[in-house]
Amino acid sequence: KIAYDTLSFYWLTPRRIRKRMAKQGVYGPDPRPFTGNILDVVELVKESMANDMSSTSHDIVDRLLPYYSAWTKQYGKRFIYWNGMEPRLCLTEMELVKEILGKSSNVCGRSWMQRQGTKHFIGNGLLMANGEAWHHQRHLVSPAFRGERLKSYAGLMVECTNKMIQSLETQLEEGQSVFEIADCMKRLTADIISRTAFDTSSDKGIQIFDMLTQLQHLCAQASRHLCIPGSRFFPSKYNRKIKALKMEVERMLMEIIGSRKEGVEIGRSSGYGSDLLGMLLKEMQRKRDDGFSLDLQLVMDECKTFFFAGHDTTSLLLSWTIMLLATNPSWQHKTRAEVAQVCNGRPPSVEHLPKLTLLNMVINESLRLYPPATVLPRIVFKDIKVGDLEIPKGLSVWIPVLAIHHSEELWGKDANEFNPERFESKAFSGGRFLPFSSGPRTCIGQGFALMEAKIILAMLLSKFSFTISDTYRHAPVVVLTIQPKYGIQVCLTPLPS
Ligand code: HEM
Repeated sequence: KIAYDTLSFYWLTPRRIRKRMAKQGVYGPDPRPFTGNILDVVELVKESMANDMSSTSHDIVDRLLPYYSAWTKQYGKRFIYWNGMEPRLCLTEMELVKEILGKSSNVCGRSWMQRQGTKHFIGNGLLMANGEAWHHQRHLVSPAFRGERLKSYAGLMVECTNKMIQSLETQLEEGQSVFEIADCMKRLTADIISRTAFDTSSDKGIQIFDMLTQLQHLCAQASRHLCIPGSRFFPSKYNRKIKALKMEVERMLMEIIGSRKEGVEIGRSSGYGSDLLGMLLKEMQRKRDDGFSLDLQLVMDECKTFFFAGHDTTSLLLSWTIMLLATNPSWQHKTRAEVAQVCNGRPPSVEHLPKLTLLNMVINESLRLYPPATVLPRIVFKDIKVGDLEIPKGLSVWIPVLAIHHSEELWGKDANEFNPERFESKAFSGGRFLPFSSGPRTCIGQGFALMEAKIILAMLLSKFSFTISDTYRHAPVVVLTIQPKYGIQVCLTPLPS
C-alpha cells in the first residue's frame, strides 16, 4: 500500500493531471523528475532579485513573481507548473478566481505540501486546517474577531501605540531623527496581539515572535526538500534545529497557558477570560458529542497561528503605508488634516474610524500595491468544474494576488502608480481586490487588522510628519509575505501639539 501510495503521489497522479489539463489546452514548462519546476523558479527569482530597484517604483510583479511573468507570456493566462510533484494551476481570470475562493472547505483547502511544510511551525491551527476540523475551529474562534468583542480591543490598541510614540519621542529628544519604522511596527503589532489575544506581556510575545520567525524561515528551507520521497524523516541539520526551536516555543506557550489555568484552579480568577486564549481553554474543557475535540497540542497550534498571522501581515501593511505616505507628501498632508478634523485632538475611537475615509483609501491602495499575502493557494479535493475548466482532484490552484492587483487590464494604465482616489467609489471592487482573500476562508482577522492599522496610522499622523530617509533602499522581497529587504528608514519630525 505504501509503495502504491508513493508511486501514485509522485508519478501516477501528476501524470494524470497533466494529461487532463493538456486536453483542455492548459500547458506550462516541462517538469523535471521530483523537483518539477522548483529549480526554474529559484533561478528566475535569483536573477530578478540580483539588484535593488533603481527608484521607489511600485512596478514589482516582474521582480517578485518573475516565473509568473515569464510563463504567462509564454503559455497564456492559464498555465500549469510544478512545485516538486505538486501541480499548480495559475488562475487570474476573475470569474474563475471568485468561484474557486467561494468553494467550501470540503471541496478545496490546504495541500499536503503546504501542511507538511508548516507542520512544525503552525501545525494544525486554523490557517492550515481542512474539512470538518477547519469548520469547527473557524466557528470556535470567530466570535473573538467580530462585534463588540472586536470593538473592545480599540482601547488597548491606543494604549500600546501611545507607549511606542512616547519611546519615539524620547529617542527624538536624545537626537535621533531616522527610525527603522518596519522594526517599530513589528514590535508594536507584536505587543498588540500579545495583549489582546493572549493577555500576556509584550516581552514574552516578542520572544515568541522572534522564535516563530526563525521557525518560519527554517521550515521554508526544509520544505524545499519535500519533493524527495521520505526526506521529512531524515535527521537533517534543518530538522534538528526546527525540533529544538519548536520545543522552546511550545515551552513558552505552556507557561502562558499554565498560568491562566492555574489562576482558575486556585480560585484567583473566576474563568479563563474572554480573549482568544480564554475561549480556546474553555473549549478544551468542554465535552462534545460530535467528535471534535480541542486538545492541548491544537490549542498551542492555534496560539502559534494567531501569533504569526496576527502580526507579520499587519506590521507589513503599516510599514508599506508609512513608506507610501513618506514618499507622497500631499496624501500625508490630506490624511493628517482628516484625522485632525475627525478626532479633534483626541485618540481615535471606534466611532471615529468609519469617518476616516481618506485614510481608508490610502490603506486600500497600500494593500493593493503591496498585498502582504502575494498568492492564494487552494488544492482541490474532488473533481470540479469552474467556468469552462474541469479541475481534477489533486490539482493545486494558485492565485497570484500580487499580479491581479497590478494588472493594467483590471486597474487601468496607472495600475503601478500610487493613486488612492481609485478607492473613492464603492464600484472599485468587483472581486479584483483580494488582500484578505474572499469566500469562506477569507481572513478572520480582517476587521482586527484594519481597526489596528487605522488607529496606529491616525495616531502617528497626528504626532509626526515623516519623510523617507536617504538611506532607504527600495527592495521588496517575498519571504512568504512581501518584506522590505533592508527595512524602511524614515525621518520623523514632531508636530506641535
Ligand atoms: C493586513 C493584515 C492581514 C492580511 C493582509 C491578511 C491576509 C490574509 C489572507 C490573504 C488570508 C487567506 C489565506 C488563504 O486563503 O490562503 C488570511 C487568513 C487568515 N488570517 Fe489574515 N491577514 C491579516 C491580518 C490578520 C490578523 C490580524 C489575524 C488575527 C489576529 C489574521 C488571522 C488569519 C487567520 C487565522 C487566517 C486563516 C483563516 C482560515 O483559513 O479560515 N490575519 N489572512
